[in-house]
Amino acid sequence: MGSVRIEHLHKQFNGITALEDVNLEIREGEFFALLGPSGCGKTTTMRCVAGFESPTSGKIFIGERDVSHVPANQRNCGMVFQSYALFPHLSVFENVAYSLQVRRFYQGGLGTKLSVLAHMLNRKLGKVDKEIEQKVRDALDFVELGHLADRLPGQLSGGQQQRVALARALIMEPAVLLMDEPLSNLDKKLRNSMRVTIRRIQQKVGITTIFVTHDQEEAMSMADRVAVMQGGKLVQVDTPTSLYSQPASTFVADFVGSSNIFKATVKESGEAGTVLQLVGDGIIRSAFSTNRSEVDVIIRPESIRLFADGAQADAGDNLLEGTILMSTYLGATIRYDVQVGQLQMEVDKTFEAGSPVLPAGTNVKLAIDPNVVVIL
Ligand SMILES: Nc1ncnc2c1ncn2[C@@H]1O[C@H](COP(=O)(O)OP(=O)(O)OP(=O)(O)O)[C@@H](O)[C@H]1O
Repeated sequence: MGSVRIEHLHKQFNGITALEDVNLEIREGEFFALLGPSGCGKTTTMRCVAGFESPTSGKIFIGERDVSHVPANQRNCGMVFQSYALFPHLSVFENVAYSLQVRRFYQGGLGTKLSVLAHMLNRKLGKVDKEIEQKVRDALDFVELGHLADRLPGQLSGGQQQRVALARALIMEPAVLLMDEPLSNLDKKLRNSMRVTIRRIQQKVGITTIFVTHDQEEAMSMADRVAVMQGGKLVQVDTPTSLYSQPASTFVADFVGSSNIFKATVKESGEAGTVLQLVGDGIIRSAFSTNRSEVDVIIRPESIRLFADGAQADAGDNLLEGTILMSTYLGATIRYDVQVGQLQMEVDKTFEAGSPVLPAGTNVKLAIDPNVVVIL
């Protein structure tokens, strides 16, 4: 098992800067997600760790070993790709056995080489090295595919193919598992169940894992920590809950979930919090303090309470009045777009069976706890 340390990593492609001063420390056994929009440098970071790209400058350590100039096949990284990259003409069993056989071939003496070759040539006769056979069976049982060992990849679902790819990576007992958008080819339902499967397997093996995705829900639901990237730089590295509740910038706030983001002028700020004049309209209080005069303010839609009846706001809450512009039924929640003075706010309310969805035009009150008014 290995931790991964990236120090001052820069990468340029023909004058294009793909990575700029990336510094990361990924702990042993951690499930770490690289998250960001297309082109932000996630895959390049992972390819530098794998050894498929050489850094323009900077260092990469796996455990205490400086692997910056070590060839990919000697870094002990397992890879799982979006495209599965299985051999279509080999069975599930043979796909998983293949890398072990190749390694034994290269590491062995002449006798071992001849024996591995004989086993590989005779695979149609079912002859496989006994030790390899046991390892493959164990790996397939681990990803719950033991019963499909004889199938070809084309006879499996996308999720099953990805589990074969995972077994093939894990059987090599790598120090680090690198996964590049492994769920992107799957439909939404399967993606959700594969998230659970991958996380469960990763925790069982305890392997350090770097997971590249552009899907914030995927990163936030699976990872111990997430690094958000923008334009080749890391913009925030944190736990999912901290990223969500304390985003470092409007970019992060927007990327990791829907937000109401407003510009505001600080009227006063101190230990008791801050009074803000929202640009557009209204005064609002935040529990946080700032020493700046112009700030961005974030309020998550689900942290606003909305009511049309005589319900009371809690003492100390900000209380705003508005009119519903649009109601959208989303299943578990209802999204209300509310006009508040010159501002528009999104409010998410949990759907309760029997309670009506309030129609457009309804006058409502919004109660906002100062603790959820985050100043950037
Ligand atoms: N081999 C290459 N040659 C030239 N430019 C490249 C090469 N690989 C990546 N880039 C550029 O480097 C930047 C980062 O690319 P990278 O693939 O790391 O982004 P990404 O965040 O993984 O995006 P995506 O989610 O679309 O895969 C992009 O501007 C990309 O065009």
